[in-house]
Amino acid sequence: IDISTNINGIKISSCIMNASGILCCTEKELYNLMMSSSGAVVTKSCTIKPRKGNLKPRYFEWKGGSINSMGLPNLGIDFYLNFLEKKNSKKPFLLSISGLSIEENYLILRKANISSNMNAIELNLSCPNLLEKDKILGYDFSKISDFLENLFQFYKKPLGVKLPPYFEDFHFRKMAFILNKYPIYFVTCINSLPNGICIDINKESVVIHPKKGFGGIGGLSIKPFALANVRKFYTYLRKDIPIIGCGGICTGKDVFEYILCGASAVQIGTQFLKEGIPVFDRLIKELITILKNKNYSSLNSFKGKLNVF
Ligand SMILES: O=C(O)c1[nH]c(=O)[nH]c(=O)c1I
Repeated sequence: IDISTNINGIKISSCIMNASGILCCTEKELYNLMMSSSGAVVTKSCTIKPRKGNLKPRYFEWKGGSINSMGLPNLGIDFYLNFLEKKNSKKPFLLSISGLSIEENYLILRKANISSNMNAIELNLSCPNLLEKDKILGYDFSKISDFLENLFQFYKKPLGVKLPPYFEDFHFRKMAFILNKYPIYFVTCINSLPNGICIDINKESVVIHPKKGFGGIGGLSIKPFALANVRKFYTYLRKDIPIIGCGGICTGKDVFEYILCGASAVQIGTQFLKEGIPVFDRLIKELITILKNKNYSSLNSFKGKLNVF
C-alpha cells in the first residue's frame, strides 16, 4: 500500500505531515519532526525578526478542538534559513512565512530566494491573530492579486499558499481565478476559522487573553468547512495545482475523506499538539487499514473521486 504523494515534483514519503504553527518553532521541535514519521516538516510561520507573540493565555483546548491567538511567535527568518542550511535530512521542508505587511513578505522572500535547502515556501495568507493588522490578507482579493503579480516577477522558486476558509462560491471562484494565473506550487486549505470565542462558565469569562478572547478555531469542529474548501478548490483550481488539506484531522478516516475530496496530502494541527509525534504513526496505520479494506493500492485509486448523488 503506497501512501506517498508527489507535490509538483516534491516526493513526500507519507501524505501526512504537521501543520504550520504546531510544535515546529524551535530547533528541538524541528529536529523531532525531521526524525518522525511526518512526511514533511512545515515550519512555524516566520517574520523578519524574532517575535514573542501575544500575551498568555493564548491557546486553549476543548474536546471540540482548539482556540489560539498566538500572535505569530517565531525565531525569525534567519534562524529557519540557518536550520535548513545545516540540516542533513532528505525529508522535504516547507518554510512557512507570514510577514506583517506585503513589504515584509518581500524582504523575507528575498532572503529565502538565496537559500537552496528548502523544498518550497508556504506563504501564509491567513493568520487571523495579528493585533498589528485588522485584515486577513486572504480576504482582500485585490491586495492579493497585486501582491502575487509583483511577487512572481522576482520569486522563481517553489511557493505554495496557505489560505483562510472561504464560505461563498463566488469567493472560491474569485480566489481560484487569481491563483490560476500564477505558477502556484500547492494550496493548503485551511487555516483556523478566524475569531471564534470559547467561554469558561465558572469564571464567566473568555479563555484566552489576546483580542478580548477572540482567536482562530482549529480541530474537529472545523473539519466540514475544511473539507468543503478542499473540494471547492479541487474543482476550480488548475489541475496541476495540488491541494494540501488541513483542519480537524483526528483519525485515518479523516485523512481518507480529505483525499476523497481531492487533497494530495494533509496537515495535522490541533491533534498533533494533543497527541504529539506518535500521531503520525497512528494516522498512517489507520489510513493503510482503510485502504487495505477497500482494496486501494495508492492515493490515486480514489483521490478526488467523491460521489455526489
Ligand atoms: O497566531 C498565530 O501565530 C497563528 N494562528 C493561527 O491559527 N494561524 C496562523 O496562521 C497563525 I501566524
